[in-house]
Amino acid sequence: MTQSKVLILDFGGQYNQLIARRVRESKVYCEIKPYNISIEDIEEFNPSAIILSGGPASVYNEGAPRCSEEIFSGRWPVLGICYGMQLMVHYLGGEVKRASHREYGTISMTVTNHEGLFKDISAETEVLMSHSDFIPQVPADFQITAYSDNTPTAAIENHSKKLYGIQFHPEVILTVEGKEIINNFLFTICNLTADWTMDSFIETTVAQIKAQIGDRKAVCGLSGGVDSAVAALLVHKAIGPNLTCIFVDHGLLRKNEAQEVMEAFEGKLGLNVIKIDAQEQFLSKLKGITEPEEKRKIIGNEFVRIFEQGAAKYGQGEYLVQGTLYPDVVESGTDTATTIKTHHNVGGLPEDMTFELCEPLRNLFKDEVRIVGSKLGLPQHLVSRQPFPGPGLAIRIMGEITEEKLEILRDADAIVREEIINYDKDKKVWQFFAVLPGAYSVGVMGDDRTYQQVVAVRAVGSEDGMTATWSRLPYELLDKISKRLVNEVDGVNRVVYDITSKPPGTIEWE
Ligand SMILES: Nc1ncnc2c1ncn2[C@@H]1O[C@H](COP(=O)(O)OP(=O)(O)OP(=O)(O)O)[C@@H](O)[C@H]1O
Ligand SMILES: O=c1[nH]c(=O)c2[nH+]cn([C@@H]3O[C@H](COP(=O)(O)O)[C@@H](O)[C@H]3O)c2[nH]1
Ligand SMILES: NC(=O)CC[C@H](N)C(=O)O
Ligand SMILES: [Mg+2]
Repeated sequence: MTQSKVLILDFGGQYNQLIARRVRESKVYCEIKPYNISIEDIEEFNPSAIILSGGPASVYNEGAPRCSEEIFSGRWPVLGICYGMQLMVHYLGGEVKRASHREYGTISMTVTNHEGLFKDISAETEVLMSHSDFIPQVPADFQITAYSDNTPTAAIENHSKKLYGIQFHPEVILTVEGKEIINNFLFTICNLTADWTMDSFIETTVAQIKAQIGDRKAVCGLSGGVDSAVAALLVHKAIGPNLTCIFVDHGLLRKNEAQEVMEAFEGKLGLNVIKIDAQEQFLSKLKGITEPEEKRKIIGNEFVRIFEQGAAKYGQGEYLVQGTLYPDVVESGTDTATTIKTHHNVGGLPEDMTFELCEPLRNLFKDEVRIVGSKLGLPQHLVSRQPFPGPGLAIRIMGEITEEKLEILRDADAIVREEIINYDKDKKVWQFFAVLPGAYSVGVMGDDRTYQQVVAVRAVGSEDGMTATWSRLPYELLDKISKRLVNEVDGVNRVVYDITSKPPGTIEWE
């Protein structure tokens, strides 16, 4: 039986990741591809259904993103969301125009047809609208199935060709029955099977790795984080002792981290793990470098050079296994998404690298990886370990990296983490750490003037790192952290708390 697969075409909407998450939560596999994917590539992907995302453009403008018109021929069931619906209307002979009022926020929508997309949906249902264009004229053979005060065509369909369009965003939780509407598309309309489970992922992935690597050898970059640990376990399941894991101490790790990682992994879980000390190599390459993207690229480069040395010494690995996740790929920039930051393991790889990559988690979100980790027997404290970026403290020190700044940051970070771990017993805070913004301030300590570094405390809540909200930590906790930082860390005389969410900020400062 072939697996149900949904293709999501990306027109640049803010919530595209959420569309994919919702579909996968319903246990249907999906991938996001750029809007201009060719029909041949679509045929190769062989989707059971296609979803068109929203996007900032207007279809009637020159240069607006367009997909192949063949998508609307009836060969595949299609759900167009916002821009996606407007494009469908534009292609099939309807009309799209700028509305006199922009509509952004939740509204009450009236459903007029309760078959198909709106099966068992309330007659009046709350949905999120985010648009300034509307559809005064639907194409021939289309019916309007929902409307609101402001939007006469909130949903349309051509039932016989299985073409559906909705103006609202079903993927956000603000659309109260959004999940049910997506499920109606997947299961009532497209008859898909809910066959995407982490058990099936493990089974098919291990088989794919066996086919890819065969009896050749591989090295895995093991960081101690959940992603690379899970990648290593999957590859180990497939090729056994032909896998060597390399943990690199690049001098940018947190306090005691190298020791803790080796204690957790050396001789455990059946993995063969070695540590390579490369502090000097990294720090000398980073000397004098202040630009964040430059730092990231240098680090990505050095990682690979170390893996090559390790492979030569310990097993001539032809493959490099990395714990790359879907968000790493998307945030590093794709055809449709701009580069926010080059993740060292994606855009930061050197061009002359000879390894072939094996990245079994490349299409997964973090929470999916954690489920896979639990199923593979990874201990719970490693499954729930908070993310730590591969470039380490280098991207938490603004400006040039020096031994002195690293030492200050390690001590500060250890205090921030200790205090928040003690307070946050039920693990509501997703990630927390200290940052050295590179600012100096004047203070008074013991009646003397000081001129020292500022430490910023960062703590956020998140599901998958794609969006994040700054954590509302209690004042008492912030007060305790501030006092400890200034009293216990030499060279620090001021503490600030970062109250920026993502977007518009990012979690890390660089
Ligand atoms: N110190 C390191 N030594 C070896 N490989 C590393 C190191 N740091 C990062 N990597 C490699 O880069 C990949 C990406 O790093 P990233 O931090 O995203 O993942 P992770 O460390 O496995 O998990 P987490 O995101 O939870 O920290 C890792 O999966 C791993 O393959
Ligand atoms: O392995 C990594 N290599 C990187 O280059 C990198 N940059 C950010 N991060 C982690 O990703 C999540 C989102 O971070 P940002 O909001 O800063 O983009 C957060 O959890 C960050 O810690 C990285 N992880
Ligand atoms: N969110 C969207 O997809 C917006 C689509 C289109 N640009 C509009 O404003 O109507
Ligand atoms: Mg990490």
